[in-house]
Amino acid sequence: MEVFDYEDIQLIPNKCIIKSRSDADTSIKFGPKTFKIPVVPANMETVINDDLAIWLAENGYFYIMHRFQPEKREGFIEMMHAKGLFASISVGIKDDEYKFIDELVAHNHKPEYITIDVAHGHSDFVIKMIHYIKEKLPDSFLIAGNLGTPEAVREIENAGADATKIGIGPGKACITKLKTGFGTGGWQLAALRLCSKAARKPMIADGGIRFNGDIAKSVRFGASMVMIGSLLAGHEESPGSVISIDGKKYKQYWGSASEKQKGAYRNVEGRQMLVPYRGKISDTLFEMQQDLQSSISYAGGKELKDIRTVDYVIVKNSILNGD
Ligand SMILES: NC(=O)C1=CN([C@@H]2O[C@H](COP(=O)(O)OP(=O)(O)OC[C@H]3O[C@@H](n4cnc5c(N)ncnc54)[C@H](OP(=O)(O)O)[C@@H]3O)[C@@H](O)[C@H]2O)C=CC1
Ligand SMILES: Nc1nc2c(ncn2[C@@H]2O[C@H](COP(=O)(O)O)[C@@H](O)[C@H]2O)c(=O)[nH]1
Repeated sequence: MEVFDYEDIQLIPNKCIIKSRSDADTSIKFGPKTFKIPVVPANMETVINDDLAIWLAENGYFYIMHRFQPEKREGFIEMMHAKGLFASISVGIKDDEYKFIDELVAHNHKPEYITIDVAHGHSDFVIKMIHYIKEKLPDSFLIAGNLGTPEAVREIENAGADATKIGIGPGKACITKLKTGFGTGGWQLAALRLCSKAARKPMIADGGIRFNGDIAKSVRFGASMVMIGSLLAGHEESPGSVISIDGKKYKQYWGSASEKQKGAYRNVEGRQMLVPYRGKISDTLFEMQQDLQSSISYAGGKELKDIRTVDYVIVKNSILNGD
């Protein structure tokens, strides 16, 4: 088995066939809608909130609202629909979540996208929730995760999920690999490649994105969408206020399984940290789009799918060589 991560891979260019990078099409159809770029901010409390979800949906970007204020989720769906926008929410797998799904059905608040968001998605309890949601809300596009093996992808797809989310432990705020010894941390890109051999439905690569070029690498190894936490948590529009230390600006970022998120030191697999303040999120997303357009041109193509077939080399820890 080839084992590598984002920093170990370089994609090999093909002859360019477009006159300008602006001719490259970065759009992606994911579920019922098409988005400008294959990027989704992580469904974490320090990355997404109502205002940002509205802005993203209005501006052609995908989003997934987090599940950490469960009582607000139905109102959120109603509010997004009242604005003519799509609703995309997260659920867990505990007993109360079944009641929540029943309430959505009873009140006809049907989100366009639902994500089952648990640490270890290859589980009979996730499969039970997939069956329940597919029975009660068959028109919602159902994403399930997180997974890290081809067996898991096969089983979760067969259970009825419309897409899977791949990545156990590669996140910046993650301590799963340290606390449990398990995961795809350190070989996330190779794990994505393995999962793509089994996948018959779209995959979201989740965690470990440190540079914009990692988005193109994720697409090369099978991702339809790339979930990003730390790199998108430091913006003006990100939840929380700006913190200044020694003249430098930061924002808070914490793991969804951190003590801070859970309010108790129980099954903690995440930590909290500061990430550098990065200004407006629109500028970062636009730069990601421009860099992806450039990636498509280096791939010798015109659209995102053309990145999928490029050759690559494994050059261990190559990313900062030459800088
Ligand atoms: N992508 C990643 O690598 C990781 C992401 N996270 C994120 O942290 C948040 C909290 O996750 P999670 O703890 O799953 O949420 P929950 O607290 O909702 O736990 C999910 C359910 O599964 C049960 N469970 C059994 N085994 C496991 C296991 N190994 N890991 C997790 N749950 C298990 C839990 O019971 P009980 O609590 O009693 O065990 C609980 O009932 C989520 O947003 C998740 O995405 C967390 C860790 C890793
Ligand atoms: N192991 C843990 N993983 C976590 C936790 N909270 C979130 N996450 C995962 O990280 C990604 C974001 O990764 P990044 O590298 O872009 O910062 C996120 O989407 C989750 O899958 C956690 O507490 N523990």
